[in-house]
Amino acid sequence: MNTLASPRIAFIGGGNMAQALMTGLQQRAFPMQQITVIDPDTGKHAQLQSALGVRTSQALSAEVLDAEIIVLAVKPQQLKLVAESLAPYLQSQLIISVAAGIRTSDLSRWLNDYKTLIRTMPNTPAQIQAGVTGVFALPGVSEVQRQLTDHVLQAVGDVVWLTEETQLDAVTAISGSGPAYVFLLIEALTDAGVALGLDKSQALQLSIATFKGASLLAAASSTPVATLREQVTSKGGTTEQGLLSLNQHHIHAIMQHAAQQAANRAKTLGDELGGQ
Ligand SMILES: NC(=O)C1=CN([C@@H]2O[C@H](COP(=O)(O)OP(=O)(O)OC[C@H]3O[C@@H](n4cnc5c(N)ncnc54)[C@H](O)[C@@H]3O)[C@@H](O)[C@H]2O)C=CC1
Ligand SMILES: O=C(O)[C@@H]1CCC=N1
Repeated sequence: MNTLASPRIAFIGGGNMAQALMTGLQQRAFPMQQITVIDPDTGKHAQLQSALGVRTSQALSAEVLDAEIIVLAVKPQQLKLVAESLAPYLQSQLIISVAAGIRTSDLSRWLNDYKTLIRTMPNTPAQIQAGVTGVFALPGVSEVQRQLTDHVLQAVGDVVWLTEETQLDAVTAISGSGPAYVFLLIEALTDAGVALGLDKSQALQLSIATFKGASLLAAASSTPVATLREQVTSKGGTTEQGLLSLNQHHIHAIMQHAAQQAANRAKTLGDELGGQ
């Protein structure tokens, strides 16, 4: 088995983010029998096995942790306990954390000064290979392990390598939490459509198709996004009035404040939990 193409991966935590990553890998024909999920919630095991074809385990053991990559996908609040239980099993496995806020210095300490560590911030569109992941690696991570990480994460979307760990709090605020902002905007545009007399299902269809079409156009086009916006905006037309209202309600300031609050929370999560 070529380990660069299909490494053995142990996911500790089999919740929303782990499932999004695994679903994305499954759709790229990743050999799912190479994946083991360790999660004490045994209620999830049957569904993980049947839908994703992965192995499951209730608890850590040398056998389930015999993998090239161990992904830490528990809540930040659970990470210290999980890391301390994991430490005795570590030899040369690459640890990839997806936890918001938790710094590598703290995680490394909880792992008994283990340095083969990568901190990431993925997002849930990974499940349809439309994710984007920010990645920061400690110097102890080898070039081959960096390539392996890049290969696995590229399978589920874009990968952005960062040189400063602090940038991950910004990534968390923009693309980690970002899908939730977009879903909220879709809900809001749908409600606006209903208020204007459309059926709920029609309004939802129009809203989703609009976000999808505009995003795909922005991604596919070399034209600046601002120019794409101007191309929709006829002088004296309808869009001009809609944009005027959004600007009068300070749409830029709203987004700036939302992202700032999310980034602040990433930092305070790191401060509060990392100090343990
Ligand atoms: N949901 C999202 O969109 C994103 C989440 N993240 C990060 O991913 C991590 C997981 O978040 P979600 O998947 O949303 O949470 P979740 O609550 O859906 O999943 C966490 C899983 O961990 C399991 N768990 C609890 N204690 C455990 C233990 N001792 N050992 C093994 N498993 C244990 C739970 O049973 C649960 O299945 C968090 O650190 C979060 O910051 C990162 C990017 C995006
Ligand atoms: O809300 C959270 O804390 C996690 C991190 C980014 C998305 N979900």
